[in-house]
Amino acid sequence: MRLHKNLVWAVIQGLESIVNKEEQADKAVERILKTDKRWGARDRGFIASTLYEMVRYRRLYESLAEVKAPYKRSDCFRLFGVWATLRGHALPEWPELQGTPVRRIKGRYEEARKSRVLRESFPDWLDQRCVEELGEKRWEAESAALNKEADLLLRTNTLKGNRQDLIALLKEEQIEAKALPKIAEAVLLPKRANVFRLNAFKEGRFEVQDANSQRVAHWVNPRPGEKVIDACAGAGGKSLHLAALMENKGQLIGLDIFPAKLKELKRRCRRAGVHNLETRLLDSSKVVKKLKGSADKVLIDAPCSGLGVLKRNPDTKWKLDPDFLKKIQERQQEILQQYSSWVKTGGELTYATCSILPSENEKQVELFLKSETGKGFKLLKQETLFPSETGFDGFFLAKLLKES
Ligand SMILES: C[S@@+](CC[C@H](N)C(=O)[O-])C[C@H]1O[C@@H](n2cnc3c(N)ncnc32)[C@H](O)[C@@H]1O
Repeated sequence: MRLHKNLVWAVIQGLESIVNKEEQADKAVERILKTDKRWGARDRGFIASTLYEMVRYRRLYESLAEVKAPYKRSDCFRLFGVWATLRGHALPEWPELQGTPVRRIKGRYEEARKSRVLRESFPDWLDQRCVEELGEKRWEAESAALNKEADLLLRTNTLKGNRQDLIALLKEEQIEAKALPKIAEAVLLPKRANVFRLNAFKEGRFEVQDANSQRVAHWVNPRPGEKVIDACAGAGGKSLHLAALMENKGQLIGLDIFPAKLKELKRRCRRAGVHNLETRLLDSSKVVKKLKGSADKVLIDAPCSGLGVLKRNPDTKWKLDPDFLKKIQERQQEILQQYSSWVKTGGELTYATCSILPSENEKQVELFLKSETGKGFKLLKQETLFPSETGFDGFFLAKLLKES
């Protein structure tokens, strides 16, 4: 494939913004793709996948290009030279790429591959932490799986139609789509497509949502007519799914500490035809008290390290630090302690994270069950969905029954 200058320029700009200005990778890609309407699907695909790959393998590429952040413009081209060399592209004769030491890059790559922290590009502290918690063999598999490009998955909004109808609608738009056998609403798109431009999206017939993320609402298993609380609803990826499983019947309450996220959730509800969801801002202890002992099902989709979703947000690797991890784990326990009070006797609590670290998952559940608040609860089941085994994002799920 020929490398086009304007596409490479877009990649370089994105890289500068993600690394030097700490713009979130998905936001940077979205912003850059809007800058030129003439770019077709292949061009857009090239920009997005190249940028993601350069962020994913940032440590490896920095070591081979012998550059360090923050990047100068010339550093970005050196990094791009490494990417192109490893990908087997013939380097264009642009002045910016003159002098790229192709043979040296290849030689150094053979050496670098022997070290996981370089090959899979993780900071030393995070690699060590993952080995300590998951063991060498498991982390070897997960570190590689987390560097794979994320598949594009849709969740059929069953409030607006069934999965076969959605697949037929996509076919009319020349988009290949496959039903995933094990997840009732999931549709896999083998080839990338800009699905947000489709009428089916504007009409709320589907959401873009990872397959393992779609398992969360099924674990909660809400029934039409029940009272269900989504404690950390954010912009509502899981809430919308819960509402669909409830067939819009019963009461669904979505809470978060950020008003902007709840506003976005309401907007998404309108598009999805969700009528049984009410949002509440968690801005005082009164809001927490008022819901005590009231819910049949509570979902805590807790804030976490995001280690399970590195495929989607590879820049997280470079933003995490040990102090953040410690603080987020304290917050997870506080959240469990507080919001578990909303479950009524005989009701269920689902604790979920998009992390694969036991210290954010099983250990949090264990700590909760040993605490005074956790005494009335019984663990029904728990599972870590590993990217290396499932091919999708990493998630943890635990279901607890409130017995007394
Ligand atoms: C993993 S995200 C949830 C994603 C969301 N459930 C979805 O499916 O799109 C965690 C959410 O918890 C929220 N959060 C952080 N601290 C919180 C707290 N103390 N109480 C409630 N929500 C909190 C964050 O704002 C964030 O939206």
